[in-house]
Amino acid sequence: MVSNEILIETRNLKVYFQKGGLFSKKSFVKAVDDVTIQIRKGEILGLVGESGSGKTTLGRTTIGLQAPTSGQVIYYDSKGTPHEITPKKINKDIRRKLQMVYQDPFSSIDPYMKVYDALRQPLYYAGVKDPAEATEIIHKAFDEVGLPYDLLSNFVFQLSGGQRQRVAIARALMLNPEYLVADEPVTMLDASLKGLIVDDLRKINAERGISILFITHELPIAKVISHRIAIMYLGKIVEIGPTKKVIENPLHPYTQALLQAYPRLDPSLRDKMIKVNVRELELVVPKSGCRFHPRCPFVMDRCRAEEPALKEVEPGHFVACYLY
Ligand SMILES: Nc1ncnc2c1ncn2[C@@H]1O[C@H](COP(=O)(O)OP(=O)(O)OP(=O)(O)O)[C@@H](O)[C@H]1O
Repeated sequence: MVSNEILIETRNLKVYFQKGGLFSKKSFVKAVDDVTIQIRKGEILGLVGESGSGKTTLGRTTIGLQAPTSGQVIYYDSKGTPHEITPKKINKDIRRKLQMVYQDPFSSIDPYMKVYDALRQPLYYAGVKDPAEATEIIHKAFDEVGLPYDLLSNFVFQLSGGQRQRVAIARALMLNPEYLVADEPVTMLDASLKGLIVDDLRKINAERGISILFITHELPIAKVISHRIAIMYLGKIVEIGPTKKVIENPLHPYTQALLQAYPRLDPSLRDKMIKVNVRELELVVPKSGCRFHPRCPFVMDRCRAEEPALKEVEPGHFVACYLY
């Protein structure tokens, strides 16, 4: 059940990375550029956009793995008390409640460890010193993701891709999180496995009420798993709303272009689609105006001059576009 209570909020969040060095001109990559979003308790928010749009950076910043350049990330505890999240300010208890599952679990789990040890270690650091208690927690997490206990004695590298991703999810679950950033967790898996892992995450969300930021570049996957969808383009959220509304009534030309890549998602939309080749042009933030304007077939003078803010067009459905 999605509650109206907010669990994680970003307020005018900016994360800029410096490019260039001693001998070249310095510039900034505005990976996240003034993002204000709320993730509610029990909600799955799909975060969709092309590669380089800032999804991973936004996700990492919401769990305190990346420092904001400006703005804030706020976590609300069970009493509704706000806590600011930054790599320096986050305390150990909150740290445990905010977990991440990566696209490639090999990047986060040592392949030469026994599966049991890979799970035991984070539990130990989280204060679970008793081996019997640790085993019980690990078994419970394995039950939830449908893995047999005998895999615990294998090395991580012996696991299949799907098993590895499930171990990564089990590892995040063991710590009893309230919030999970799932960063393209099914991108590297084949189609049949994708569905199974998505089902696991949905079940975990429904049964445990864990909020999930589900990062993906594939709208069809966001459609099946998310309660709401946020569309990110070059560091900005350009559209956000309930999944049905975003998919059936896409407002932003960029969302329409993304949907165009999946005509089967809703064939009735095909005639409405605009023609934008989303892969053709280099993704560069223009000096002024809406950052999508160089690719937008509906561009107007105003779009070149000032950046549109998110506007509520129908209940809960916001878009940053002067067409509305
Ligand atoms: N640590 C870093 N240092 C410098 N630039 C970075 C860093 N992390 C990300 N970037 C840049 O920030 C931008 C956004 O990257 P990010 O990985 O957040 O996007 P993404 O939407 O998750 O893309 P992908 O799906 O390819 O991971 C990119 O231009 C990337 O090169």
